[in-house]
Amino acid sequence: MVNLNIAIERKSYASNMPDVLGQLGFNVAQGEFVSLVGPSGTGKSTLLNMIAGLESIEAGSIRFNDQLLKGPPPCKLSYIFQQPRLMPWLTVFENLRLVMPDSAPFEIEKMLDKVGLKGKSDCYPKQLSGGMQRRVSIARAFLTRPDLLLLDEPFVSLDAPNAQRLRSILLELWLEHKTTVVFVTHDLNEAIQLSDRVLFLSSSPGTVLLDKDIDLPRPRIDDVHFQNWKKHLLSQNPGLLEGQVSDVASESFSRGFI
Ligand SMILES: Nc1ncnc2c1ncn2[C@@H]1O[C@H](COP(=O)(O)OP(=O)(O)OP(=O)(O)O)[C@@H](O)[C@H]1O
Repeated sequence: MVNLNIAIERKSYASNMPDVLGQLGFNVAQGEFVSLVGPSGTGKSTLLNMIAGLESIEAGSIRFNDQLLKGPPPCKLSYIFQQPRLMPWLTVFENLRLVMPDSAPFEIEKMLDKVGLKGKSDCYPKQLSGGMQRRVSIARAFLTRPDLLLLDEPFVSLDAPNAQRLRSILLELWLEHKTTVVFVTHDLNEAIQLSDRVLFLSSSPGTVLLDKDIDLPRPRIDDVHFQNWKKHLLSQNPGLLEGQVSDVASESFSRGFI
């Protein structure tokens, strides 16, 4: 397991381009589920890529358990993107085995069972629905037993019941593995429902506007108590969602347990 210390001073993609991230500092404790919510273009994906070692850190630092990040991350890291990024020429089973060549077939089958894909191991990605393909990407991410899991809007553009089912699967696996999670979303309801903490980023360049513990008991249901908690948060912090596409994504969120 890993804890993260983020201390970015600034980030830009080129000297003649504006900064994408401003001063951005926060910690993520071992096993904590932290969401980043912020308007489009505030550098959320850039930050995930920096944590994953895919983007350079020019000013500031990222530490994993006090170890400075220089190059590849010094821990087992999984990254789930908006697109499932499966290998189309490999079956579901082979897509999973690709990341864990030594895993026993029963371990792969067990993981597929956990994400509701029992009996689908011989299918190719194109034979699966979009929601099923994303389940495969979640199974693949957890199969490696990651210390750190990064997710970049993994449930965007799914219909509400599918997105809700995937959130439940993610939460079940997270509770089982206690992986440290950094989750990027535009959907405030999703962030509140899943996270231990939510960081709200300001419009460009990204800095933390508010670092908020979600002190609602789990399982969290989208009920009156949940909505009142959210209303209170927004009334105490006017402008928190300024620049967001909308809170509309939240409204499409289906009711149910996770
Ligand atoms: N490889 C790149 N080269 C140059 N500019 C980039 C690159 N990647 C991202 N950017 C720019 O950096 C800014 C931040 O992008 P980023 O994708 O990190 O934001 P975001 O908060 O994740 O946005 P969204 O919520 O829309 O996904 C944007 O202006 C984007 O155009």
